[in-house]
Amino acid sequence: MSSGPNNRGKGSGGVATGQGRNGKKPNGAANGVKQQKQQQPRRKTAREVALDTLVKVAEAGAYSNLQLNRALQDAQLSRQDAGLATELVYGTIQHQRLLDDRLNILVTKGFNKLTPWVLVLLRMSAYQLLLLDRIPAHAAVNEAVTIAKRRGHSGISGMVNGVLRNLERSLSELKEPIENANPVKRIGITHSYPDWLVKRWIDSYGETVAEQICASGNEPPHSSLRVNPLRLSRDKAISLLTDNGYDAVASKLSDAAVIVNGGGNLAQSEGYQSGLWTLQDESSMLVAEVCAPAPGMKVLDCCAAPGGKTTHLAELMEDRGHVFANDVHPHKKQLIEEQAARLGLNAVEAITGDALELASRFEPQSFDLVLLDAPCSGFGVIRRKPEIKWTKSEADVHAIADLQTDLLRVAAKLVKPGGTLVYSTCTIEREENEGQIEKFLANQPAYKLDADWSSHILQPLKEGQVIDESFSGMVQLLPQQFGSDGFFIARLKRVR
Ligand SMILES: C[S@@+](CC[C@H](N)C(=O)[O-])C[C@H]1O[C@@H](n2cnc3c(N)ncnc32)[C@H](O)[C@@H]1O
Repeated sequence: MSSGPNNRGKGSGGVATGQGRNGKKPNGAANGVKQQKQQQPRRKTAREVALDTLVKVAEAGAYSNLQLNRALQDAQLSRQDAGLATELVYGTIQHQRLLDDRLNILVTKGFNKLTPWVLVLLRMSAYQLLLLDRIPAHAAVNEAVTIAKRRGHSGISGMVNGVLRNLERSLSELKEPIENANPVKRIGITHSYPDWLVKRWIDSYGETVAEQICASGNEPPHSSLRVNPLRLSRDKAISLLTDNGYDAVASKLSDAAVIVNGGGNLAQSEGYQSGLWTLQDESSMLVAEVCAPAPGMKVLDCCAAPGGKTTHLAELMEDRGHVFANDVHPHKKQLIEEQAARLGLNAVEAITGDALELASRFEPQSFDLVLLDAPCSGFGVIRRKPEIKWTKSEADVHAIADLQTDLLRVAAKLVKPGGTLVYSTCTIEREENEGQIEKFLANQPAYKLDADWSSHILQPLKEGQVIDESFSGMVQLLPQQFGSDGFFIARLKRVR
């Protein structure tokens, strides 16, 4: 198994080795040929990799996780430096509002006048000073000034030095808890969320739970995998992982899940590549379990790419039956096919099309089970994509909710009488979740909520106080409850 994300085995990475064609070191003087010194390109430091990634996220709207992975692969940092770069990228985006609030007092000419990379450098350095105890303040400031000197003129490095030295001097005062009589502002600045989002969560969940949601969104996500039951048991997977240096424990939430720490990049593990497991969040795994498909069923996954839930459905069906896995983007068909092939699943058929048109593509009322894992605002996965706090708006939530309503109406046409429709999202917005189901039930008398979930799913949800006796067939998991992604799942039965 691979030892880590940075163990890419590239050796010299194309850099000249100094070997002659005959395998001997060339001796310039003896050959009578003057040797030019090879100029090695300077390797980027962890902070430079983080800074470049943050600038791309801020300027080009790149996703932090994808951009960081690419940058880490290019930079070939040590494992420790890759860890620091990762911490700086996520921490700076996660705490942006608090950092800006603190910097605002010190940047006298105003943020608008700063070049984008300078603002990002100040934020990244303020994150180290205010929130990372393990980095000495002088190291954070000196590194920032060195970068500023390399990239800008002396005026810029002087300004960076001045702002950060002032910040360093006022640290104890600036680390004081935020006082604000307005809970939206207090929570919004303390945990760095926009006011509109905090307000929605206070309205939906109350002030205490809203604050827990916000705090939990700034925690690092769990690493978890789903064991392929067609290949091995969960116990076997845990011992295999443990033997290979991972710290692996069974999930409390899902029967298929293993929580994994340490030991390196799971996507490069042999077990992943040979189809023993799939990388997936525990909450996300509950979706296929709630679907409870049986071998031989005809199943439709309306919005399926990259195929996490499709392949789970096929595994639970023992690869018998037919799972149509649809996605609107043609290039994503291959992603689903690759996942099915990796896991050795033949029951999956990937197709391309707008899910709004599926009712004209397939016979009405012809599926035993339809899953609509809908496109959504994604606020349940803020820990993995913190930039969505700053890029999404309330108007985006309304727009995606309108699409979900239309998608649900189409999906409903395809379920057989007696069949099942499961609706899920990775968000915690009531408008996209409970609100969507209430609206659906009001317009679809052939459907009712189905609370007949397997006890292995319900038990941990009860123990974790996610559901109580009033459970009606839908669940909203919040990130602070199990440390897993925020997810909503509703199971509906077509009664006629
Ligand atoms: C939440 S993701 C699905 C994740 C997937 N179920 C899994 O578990 O791997 C939503 C997917 O819906 C797709 N999508 C968005 N709009 C769609 C539409 N109108 N029709 C079909 N697919 C759509 C997106 O391309 C995206 O891959």
